[in-house]
Amino acid sequence: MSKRYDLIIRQGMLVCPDGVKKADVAVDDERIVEIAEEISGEAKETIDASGNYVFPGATDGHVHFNDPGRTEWETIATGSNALAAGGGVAYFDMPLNCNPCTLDAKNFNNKLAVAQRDSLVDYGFWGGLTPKNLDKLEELAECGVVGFKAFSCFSGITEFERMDDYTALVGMEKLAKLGYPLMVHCENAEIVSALTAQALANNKTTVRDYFAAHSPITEIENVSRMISYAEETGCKLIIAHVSTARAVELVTQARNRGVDVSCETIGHYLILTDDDVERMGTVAKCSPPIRDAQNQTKMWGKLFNGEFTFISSDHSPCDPKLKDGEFLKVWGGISACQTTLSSLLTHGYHERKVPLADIAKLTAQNVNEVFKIPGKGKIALGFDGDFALVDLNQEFTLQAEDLFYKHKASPYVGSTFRGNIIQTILRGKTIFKDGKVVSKPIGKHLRPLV
Ligand SMILES: NC(=O)NC(NC(N)=O)C(=O)[O-]
Ligand SMILES: [Zn+2]
Ligand SMILES: [Zn+2]
Repeated sequence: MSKRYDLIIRQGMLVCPDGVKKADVAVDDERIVEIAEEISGEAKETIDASGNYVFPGATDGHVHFNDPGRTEWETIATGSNALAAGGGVAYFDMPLNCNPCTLDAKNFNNKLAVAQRDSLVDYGFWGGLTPKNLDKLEELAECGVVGFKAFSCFSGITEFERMDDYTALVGMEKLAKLGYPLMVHCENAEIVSALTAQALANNKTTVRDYFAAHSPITEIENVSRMISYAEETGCKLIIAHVSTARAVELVTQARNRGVDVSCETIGHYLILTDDDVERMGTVAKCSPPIRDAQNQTKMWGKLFNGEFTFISSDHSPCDPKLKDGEFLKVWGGISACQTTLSSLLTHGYHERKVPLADIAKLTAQNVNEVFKIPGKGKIALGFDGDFALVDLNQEFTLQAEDLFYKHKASPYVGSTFRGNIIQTILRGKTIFKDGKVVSKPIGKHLRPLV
């Protein structure tokens, strides 16, 4: 008797770690159980994917859904819906800008309760590291955080204090012992705050003034210093949203001499330039800022060299009122968690011939491997049945009303993409199809195997 599976996706172009192949894939009890040119068994549900590509569902390693506490900016419900619309099946939520921040077990559990109720897709949580919670790292580790996040400079949120040098050194010593990675937002606090104060005092608040206050050296200097602490302590270090090719070079050199350091970049550093930001205005303000076209070209070179470990969205929305004003003064953060995969297909695959298997690694596999999340991130036997079905040649122009974010604002509204996500499947269940969320929240908590 032939087998009866929960789901078979037939004749799609599967984007597997070793390349793209036309095959059937079967899911039973949430996991991938068979991959073959033609699967003979039957299934409760069959999807004909002929003509389409089947990617592993994406995991976004860096989002700010701001829930609980700043739900007027975004929520776990709206953020996770947006993620699914972009082919996402999981995210790791930052310890800020929720309120209270995730700095101890109590507030971890508060957030967990919201996600258990509201998250469409699977979720992991970052814990924070600040001068105030060096004694809470162990309890956060026990809660199941994926890693710890710290800011070298002002975080934008007064409750989430910046990590001074003492906290960096002692924090990394502690995390090395616990076996957890530290991700750092690297910008030199003294230079950025002095230049910002000076600019404000002189009423210089334009986009170019903002760029000048956050110049490339502020990132490069701080990356190099964080690497020194990691080298000294043996702590696993991940540089957050690296924006300059020179900082990436420092990471690669350190890794080559044996330091456990890697870096994440964000779609917008590969896709937008400083001139775009000037044209678009505050909707495209983030920190570190988006750099010039020359740097961007080098960043693509770094991607081709395999120097980025994973690509996230750094989805950091806010109430639109906080984007209204002089560039230097408004909230820094870009809404982007719905468009990462389509952006990389458009600007990576179609424009620059980045192999699809590399895009799958950067958006799904590597991030789960770095954080030791078992059974997620690739199309392989035993892994979760997580897929993004993509019409690779379908073009669409993003409209504000297509966005599932709480606030329909993003620098990508009006942009034309090539590569449309037509269906997203989480552990064998369709959660998004043809422009609509089609499931209630079914996300579950992802804990690392540390
Ligand atoms: N408080 C934030 O959300 N900050 C974020 N803001 C950005 N990237 O502009 C970040 O990740 O640094
Ligand atoms: Zn940051
Ligand atoms: Zn962020």
